[in-house]
Amino acid sequence: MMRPTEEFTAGILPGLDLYRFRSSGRPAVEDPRAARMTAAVERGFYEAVPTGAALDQVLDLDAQDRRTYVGVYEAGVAPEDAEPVGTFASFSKHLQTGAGREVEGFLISDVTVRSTHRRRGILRAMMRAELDRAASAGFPVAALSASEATIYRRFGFGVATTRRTVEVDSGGEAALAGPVSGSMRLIDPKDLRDLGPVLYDRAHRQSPGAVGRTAAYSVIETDTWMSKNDGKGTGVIAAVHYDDGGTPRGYVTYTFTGWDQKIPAVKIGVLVASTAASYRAIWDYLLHLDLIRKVEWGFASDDRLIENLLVDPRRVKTTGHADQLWLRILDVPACLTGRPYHRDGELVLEVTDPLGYAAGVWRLTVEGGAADVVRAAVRVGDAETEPQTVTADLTLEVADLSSVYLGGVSAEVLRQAGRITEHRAGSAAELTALLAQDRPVFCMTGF
Ligand SMILES: CC(=O)SCCNC(=O)CCNC(=O)[C@H](O)C(C)(C)COP(=O)(O)OP(=O)(O)OC[C@H]1O[C@@H](n2cnc3c(N)ncnc32)[C@H](O)[C@@H]1OP(=O)(O)O
Repeated sequence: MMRPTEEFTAGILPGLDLYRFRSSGRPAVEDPRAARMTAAVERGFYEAVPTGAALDQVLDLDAQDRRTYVGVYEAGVAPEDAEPVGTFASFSKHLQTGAGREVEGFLISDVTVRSTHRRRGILRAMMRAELDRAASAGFPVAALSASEATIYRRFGFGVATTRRTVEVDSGGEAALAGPVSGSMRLIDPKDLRDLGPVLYDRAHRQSPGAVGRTAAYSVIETDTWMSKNDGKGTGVIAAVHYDDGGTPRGYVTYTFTGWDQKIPAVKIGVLVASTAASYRAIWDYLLHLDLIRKVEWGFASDDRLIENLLVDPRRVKTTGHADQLWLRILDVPACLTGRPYHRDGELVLEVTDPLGYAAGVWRLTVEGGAADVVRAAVRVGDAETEPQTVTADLTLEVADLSSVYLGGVSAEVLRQAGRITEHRAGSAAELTALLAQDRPVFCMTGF
């Protein structure tokens, strides 16, 4: 796949230039352009701007992800000398599409526009430039997690996975419904440096919707984030689950929320389980911590797995709900052929796309678990000049195709919501069934 290169576009908007460059991983003193980019991103999210070793760590992590930065600058300034007024980062990670299959995702992050320059089209200019680049480089799909739910649909993104915040009452005897096996061992969080990525890799391959983790996790779960307490740690506790044969299968990091809280609680940071037994054992451990009466987690799946773990499902309270992974299909055939299917079927989909990449009438034929996707001829004007006239079963926007693509969102639900138009009765339900996965669709990371 083609890789990004350094570029400059003068006058991307009146009075504004665009620079694109690859993160170097060099310290700030050697790479002031990247340092100023990082500062602008942090300011854009109202965060303190890191300096010194904390800034160098961010630059290093960005380089590990092989991030490409895009900055929009006041015309004529050099990116070494001034902060950009618009920021945008992209990098490539695998997106799991089910049954161990994956496609390469164009991941987007760090999108900000300076408060003095908002609503002049800077985001639109950066997004268009970068989606064009991703599409021509052959990325089948772009992905992001959004700060606000009303920004990205206009660019063709739809919500493909969700997550929720839960509080689990662990007071008294919180019994698990299923068997618990193996053992838990406390470790120094730093010892997750090697083990964490291995177990995450195993877990994420089983989860349609999971994306490769950013390098930031290597400092989050090891509690070595320099921006927090100079990397000396913030009290993260780490425990690893070993199966009965002594093989590590999962881990959890958590923090105690403090004795000043009315109900003593721990908050989960990262929970990774590569087997169902490991997930159960980790929850059994958390629910039986002495003195602790509540377990909080902001990254729980929506499938009621936690409720079903417990004899008493009412111990689980959902306190928040959020869209997590937003997808934007750029290449319809590559996406639809790049995932597994568990039944046969055929549907003709008319896809509309405000930016054009996915627009067309597509015939999706699934046989024996494999899809064939061809652009179908459409009736344009005189039928005699169009030998093959095709009537679509469904018309849908690319944002909605992107939502239903992994099977975590039902096309039938989107039809009922008035987002998908059915031309043949029952075809939205057929699409739902065709795209169904054998496992819950969930993205277990943020980026
Ligand atoms: C993947 C991520 O990084 S998510 C993080 C996004 N960043 C943030 O939330 C940080 C704070 N916000 C910002 O920095 C800016 O407001 C941004 C980046 C969200 C928008 O940047 P702008 O340059 O103002 O957007 P731009 O002028 O290009 O607007 C493009 C379109 O999006 C719309 N839009 C922009 N911001 C928002 C918003 N916050 N909510 C809803 N719509 C929005 C505009 O109305 C415009 O619509 P239209 O062209 O369809 O009429």
